[in-house]
Amino acid sequence: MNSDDPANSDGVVNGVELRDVTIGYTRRRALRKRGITEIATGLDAVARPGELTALVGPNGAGKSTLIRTLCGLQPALRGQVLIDGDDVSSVRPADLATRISVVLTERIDPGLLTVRELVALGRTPHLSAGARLSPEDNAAVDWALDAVGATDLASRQFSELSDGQRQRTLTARALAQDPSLLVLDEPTSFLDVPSRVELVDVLRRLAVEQNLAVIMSTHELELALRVSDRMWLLDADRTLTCDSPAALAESGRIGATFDRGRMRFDPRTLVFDLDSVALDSGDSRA
Ligand SMILES: Nc1ncnc2c1ncn2[C@@H]1O[C@H](COP(=O)(O)OP(=O)(O)OP(=O)(O)O)[C@@H](O)[C@H]1O
Repeated sequence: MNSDDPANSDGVVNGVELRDVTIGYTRRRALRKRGITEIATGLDAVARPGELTALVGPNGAGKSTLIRTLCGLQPALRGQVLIDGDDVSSVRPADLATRISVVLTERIDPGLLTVRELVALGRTPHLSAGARLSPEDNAAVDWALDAVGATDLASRQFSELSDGQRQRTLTARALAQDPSLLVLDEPTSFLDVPSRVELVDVLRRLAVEQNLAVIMSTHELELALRVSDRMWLLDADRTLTCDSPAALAESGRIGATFDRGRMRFDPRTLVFDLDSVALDSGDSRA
């Protein structure tokens, strides 16, 4: 963890804090025995309000498992996930829904709902039973649609949208929820290159303007290195390193995790390139 991570006078870190967390799965087996699969242990990290934090790592490292754990969708096997100092496991689900918005990769089928109606569902945690949307709720929906550039989609049926338009809509729904933490699992995966850059730019701007903690997992490593304020690198050994993109790049951890064959990460340019020395000499380091 960075030494500059602030805590208030009570020692509470605003945003998300992982304290010695173990993530993994518990499966019921015959004769009441439980099978426990630990994916990663001893995870420590923070994600602050006002910052975009990018969670990166190779396939199968455990990013989605970590995302689900920090949102309270599955329990940590050990340790604590704290949101503004509160342990996620002890917050009532209804309260958690007003504090954390999640956009997962699973496809959803909302039937005949329009984009606006789907985004309006983001207000549900703030409504009392049976209550209708207030003018403030409608304003929050309008704002969320506008924030992701989806106002012109409002009356379209969600099921008729392209993948990229769906991604924008689901992000708007998460924003309409008015959380203090926004978590997105691979939000750029269906988008073309300009849309990826645009969405990540929107997320970064929202983090600052709304003082939101935004955490997104992504395989867009070069983009994440350029635009994120902080990175969580979960490597193939399931070690989590939390630091600034520049510090991670300079430390060699990015290269150590992602270099393959002749593809080498260049910490000066923050891009992957073919290793010219290896090419010239015919060296085929793998
Ligand atoms: N329900 C489950 N029960 C047991 N193990 C699981 C379960 N879901 C995932 N895993 C395992 O957990 C490990 C991490 O998977 P996870 O999906 O979190 O990785 P990831 O970093 O998100 O991968 P990718 O980049 O490929 O999406 C993998 O070995 C996977 O097989």
